[in-house]
Amino acid sequence: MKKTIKLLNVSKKHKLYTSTSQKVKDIFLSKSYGEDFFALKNVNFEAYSGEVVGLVGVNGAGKSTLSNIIAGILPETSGTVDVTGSVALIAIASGLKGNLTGRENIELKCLMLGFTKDEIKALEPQIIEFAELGKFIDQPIKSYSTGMRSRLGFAISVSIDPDIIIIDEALAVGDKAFNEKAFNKMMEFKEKGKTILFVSHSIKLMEKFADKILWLEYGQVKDYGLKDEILPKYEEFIKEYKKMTKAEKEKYKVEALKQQYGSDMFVELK
Ligand SMILES: Nc1ncnc2c1ncn2[C@@H]1O[C@H](COP(=O)(O)OP(=O)(O)OP(=O)(O)O)[C@@H](O)[C@H]1O
Repeated sequence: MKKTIKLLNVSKKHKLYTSTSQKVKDIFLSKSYGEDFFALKNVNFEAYSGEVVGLVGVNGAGKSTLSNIIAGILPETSGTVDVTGSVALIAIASGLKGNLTGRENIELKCLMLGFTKDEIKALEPQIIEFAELGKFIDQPIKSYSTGMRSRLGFAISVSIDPDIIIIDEALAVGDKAFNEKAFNKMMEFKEKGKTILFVSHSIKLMEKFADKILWLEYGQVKDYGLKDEILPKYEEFIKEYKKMTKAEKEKYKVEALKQQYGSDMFVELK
């Protein structure tokens, strides 16, 4: 199997500001204002062709940040991101323009990906058919439901035949029949040796779909390995986590962040 994704010590740092003036000062003055916040900290991760990797973790774990970095949408702050092949990211809000029709969005997205007008004309019917949008394809997509947008985004992404496909919760909004069709398509991709990253809060979907599980916790890799080894541990954790009160969850987060930053650093940041 060919290695398609290799991340070495990848971090993503954001600045957290308590006011707009702090942000303005940070831009114009050399002194640094605001606090550093790591959405990802020293993440190491590899994936191979033909693998479906499920990305799990509670809200704020860094799943979308990691997906966007692998897709090349978000730059990493430090570390090395090595991605071999073309990547398609399917997320609920991914890059479709509300004022344009479904058809125009297909054309725009394909043009941006470097397809010629003739290639787009040839792809268009299969995208429209897969998205099941019928006559709505010539309506502005701001009139679409979330499910319709998600179907269109999914149909475009699979039709361009990427080497790596990242699905970020996009299948959580479709109807059952479409989801089934989407899963079959994903399985077809897996057979063809593509790499699939799959972000979801659903244990059931992970059970059905993933080969491996990457468990993120507040920006760091908590565990990574074969589904049968990692998923039961994650399921156990989530059961307990869901029982926690808001205060207990906050305490859990602080402990995790303390480990991430080191206790001294964490006190200073607070
Ligand atoms: N632009 C930003 N500025 C500051 N913090 C950010 C920014 N983008 C993300 N974050 C923070 O980074 C952390 C990771 O966010 P991310 O969206 O990657 O998590 P997630 O695991 O995808 O969460 P969810 O399951 O809720 O979608 C969160 O604490 C989030 O608030």
